[in-house]
This record gives sequence, C-alpha cells and structure tokens, in this order.
Amino acid sequence: MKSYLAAAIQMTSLPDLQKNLVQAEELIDLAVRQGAELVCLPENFPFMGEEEEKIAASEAIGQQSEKFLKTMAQRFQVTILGGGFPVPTEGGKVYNTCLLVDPNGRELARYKKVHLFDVNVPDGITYRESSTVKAGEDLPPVYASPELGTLGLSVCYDVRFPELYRHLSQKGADVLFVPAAFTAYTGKDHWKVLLKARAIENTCYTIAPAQTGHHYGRRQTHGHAMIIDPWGVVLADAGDEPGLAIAEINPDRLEQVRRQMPSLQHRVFL
Ligand SMILES: O=C(O)CNC(=O)[C@H](CS)NC(=O)CCC(=O)C(=O)O
Repeated sequence: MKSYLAAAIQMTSLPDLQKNLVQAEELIDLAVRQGAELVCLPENFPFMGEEEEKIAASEAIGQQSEKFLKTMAQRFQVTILGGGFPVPTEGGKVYNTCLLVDPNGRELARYKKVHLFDVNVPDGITYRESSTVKAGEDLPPVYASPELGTLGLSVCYDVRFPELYRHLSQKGADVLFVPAAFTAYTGKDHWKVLLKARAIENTCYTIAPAQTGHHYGRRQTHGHAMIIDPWGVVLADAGDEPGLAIAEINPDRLEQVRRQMPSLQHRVFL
C-alpha cells in the first residue's frame, strides 16, 4: 500500500439523472485535478426524488450509473466508488447498490445495502426505504488493493450498525467507505460522531461522501462529507455546499496508530 490522496465528493442530487451525472463529473474532474487517485461519490448520486419516480426510472438510472462509473474511472484513470444507486430486482423493488471500479473500468466490488432506513424522524418526516428497496442479504465485501489498501464497503444507515464494520476490519480493512444521504435532522447530532466511532474502534481511515442541501419536497440532507484518520481526527470536511473533502491516506500513519492503540488485537468476543 502506498500513500495517496482520496476524495469524498459532496453533491446535491436532484430528481434529474442527467443533471446529476453532469454535477458528479465536474466534481470528479475537480478531485482528479487536485491529485485524488481514489474518488468516492455519495449515496443516491444519480437521483434523489420521489420514490415512485425513482422506481419508474430505475432501469435507466441503474444502467447509466454503472456505465458512468466505468467511463469516468477510465477517462480519469482513477479508482471510483459509486456510493449507491438503484438496480432493479425481479420483484419490482431495487437494490441500493454500491460499486467500486478500477481505472480500467473493471468492477472490483459490489454491495447491496443491508440495513434499510425505515424511520420516523422526529422532524415529522417518515422514511420507508423498504417500500421500494429490497435489502441485501450478504455482508459487504472488502477489496484488497495492493496500492490503495484493503477497502471496505458500506452505505449510509449501515453506519449505525458497528458489527458490519467489525466484519470489515476482521477482513483486513484499512479504509471504510460510508457513502451517505444523511437527513439534516439526524445528521446534525449523529453523523460525525458515528463516523468517528467507526474510524476509532476499527483503527481505519473512514471516507464518507455525502449529499447536502435541498433535493425535492421537504427532503434535506446534512452534508459534511469527510475523511477521518484511524485515530479519529477529521482530516477534511466539505461543509454544507457541494464540493470535496480531500485528504491523504497514509500507510505509515495507519501503522503508527495501530501500534499506539492496538485495540484490534485485544478483541475477545469477535
Ligand atoms: O430518501 C431518499 O431520497 C433516498 N434514500 C436515502 O437517502 C437513504 C435511504 S432512505 N437514506 C438513509 O439511509 C439516511 C440514514 C440517516 O439519515 C440516518 O441514519 O440518520
């Protein structure tokens, strides 16, 4: 594993696939021009809109998202994480799918979001992700990259389930991905502290691309795409406007933190 720059992209996705892909491309371009070799897009990067509209368009969204990720990776010669897009299933629902592709446009790893956001948020908005999304049944994969380290996948609401990240760190993860579209209401109190906890307890870099701002109807997200080091230090935070959090992923720092705090070696129960 080498030292390199990673970027967590922050966008305001709208109910408009083409516009979102243009926005994503501009931000990938910006990240690459700043030297990023690993570029990560948030959950719902290709579409945020009413559930019915998403389902109706899911075939096009799924196909175009996958093609987009592979084209961008090849064009910019970087590894790209597509943090979550709908892929139709047989029963009429979609999998909320996260995809990692290499600079040749080849698929490295794929994960279907397991924990679905069925929550009555105290601001009065009810989320029923399971009404349109079928839960994945498998634990997320890691991809062991000789250059970028061992990369572990997850999506958004998963961040509340530490056992999933324990699984990833047991599989050797050095870097945890948490692409998200966190609600503005939950995000202000929970987002950063959950991400820091996952980074600290697994002594892993944590890369969390995010959605921000107002998308449609009353749907508002928290922003603060960030990259956190294995000690829990926030290396970069994108604030609340579309943009980037960009930081160095450094194997020497990883090794240093794991020497200073060898908690992964002291696990008793898992
Ligand atoms: O709603 C949409 O438009 C698209 N879907 C999402 O953004 C997903 C599923 S509803 N959001 C989350 O998982 C938020 C989790 C979260 O905010 C928390 O855990 O507090």
